Amino acid sequence: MKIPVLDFGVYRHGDNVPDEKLTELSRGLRAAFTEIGFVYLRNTGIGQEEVDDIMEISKKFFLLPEEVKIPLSRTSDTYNHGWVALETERLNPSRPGDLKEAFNITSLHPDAAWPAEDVVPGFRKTFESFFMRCKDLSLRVLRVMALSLEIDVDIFVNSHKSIGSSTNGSTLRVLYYPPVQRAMVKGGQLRCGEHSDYGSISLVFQDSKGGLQVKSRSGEFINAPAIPGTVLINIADLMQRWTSDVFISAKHRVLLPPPGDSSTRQSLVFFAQPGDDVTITCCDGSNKHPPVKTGDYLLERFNETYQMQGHDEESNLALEKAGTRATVMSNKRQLHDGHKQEQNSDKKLKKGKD
Ligand SMILES: O=C(O)CCC(=O)C(=O)O
Ligand SMILES: [Fe+2]
Repeated sequence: MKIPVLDFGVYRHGDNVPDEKLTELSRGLRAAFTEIGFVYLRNTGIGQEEVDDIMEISKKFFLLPEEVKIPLSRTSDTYNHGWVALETERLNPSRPGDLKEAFNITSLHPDAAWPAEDVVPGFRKTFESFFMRCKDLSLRVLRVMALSLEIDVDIFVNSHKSIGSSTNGSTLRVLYYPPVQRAMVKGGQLRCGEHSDYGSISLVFQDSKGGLQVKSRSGEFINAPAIPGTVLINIADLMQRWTSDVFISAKHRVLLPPPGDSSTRQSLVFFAQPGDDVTITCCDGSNKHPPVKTGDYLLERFNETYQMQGHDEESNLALEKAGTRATVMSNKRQLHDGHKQEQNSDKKLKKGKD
């Protein structure tokens, strides 16, 4: 099984593309999202040079000394915005901390801290503008997705219009995976533990090395290489729920490089989410999952993550093997909403969702 590559060119320009022109695209999208949960789109309007530029600027940031990055650290009261140090997050809580660093941009709130302009020239401007480019593409993809399900074509779009405001948790995250020193690697440690994403859809951009792997329905991991000029898009957990499990939120991971390979890796992910006050009801009218307010759903996910902390490694792994929802949920909360990192207190967690 391979992840399909679709041409998004028909919807590259302008918002007023008639639905009938999107039929072929919507069929392709539906097949991809029901069969594997991932798709590559080419001709989205986001060019490879744009992605290369942003990777270059972000690398300058990641290579700064820690004392410059520490004051920019993400805290639970800053809209999940900021720097996340190496091994701080565990996308799969049954594993040691992921061997990656990240910088999150959760909203374009004026109080959010950014690297100083003279330290990393162009960082803020480039990221703010890329955030909006990702919002724009997400809204288009969401429209085609609704079309493919033959439901109200604006249902997803209207729920995501607040992206970029403080009432919406959508996040642009840039990731840096430093060279791996095998002697230092802990048992079971990965660059990015297997997990499913939390929100609606995620837009993934990898550097030329690729490295992402996606779990197929049959349970095997398949490679999702970098394909220049494309955007890799995947369904996340809330969208799976919204679509009554028609669209699949597939697990994915990044393994360690082979021994002796001391290369770095970079990626960018835009996690699109509905506004916090949006109530998600199964879009087919069924009761497969009860209606839930996005903000409450986030909190519930957080609480489950918190409870999971009480489990020892062995029982957590057993639950993971059994494929329990709680474990999947805990993975998600921990990484993408950042409402909990290991060291967070209960109090911090409770006020984590703004
Ligand atoms: O680094 C990547 O390619 C993927 C990262 C990822 O899946 C995530 O942050 O959710
Ligand atoms: Fe992910």
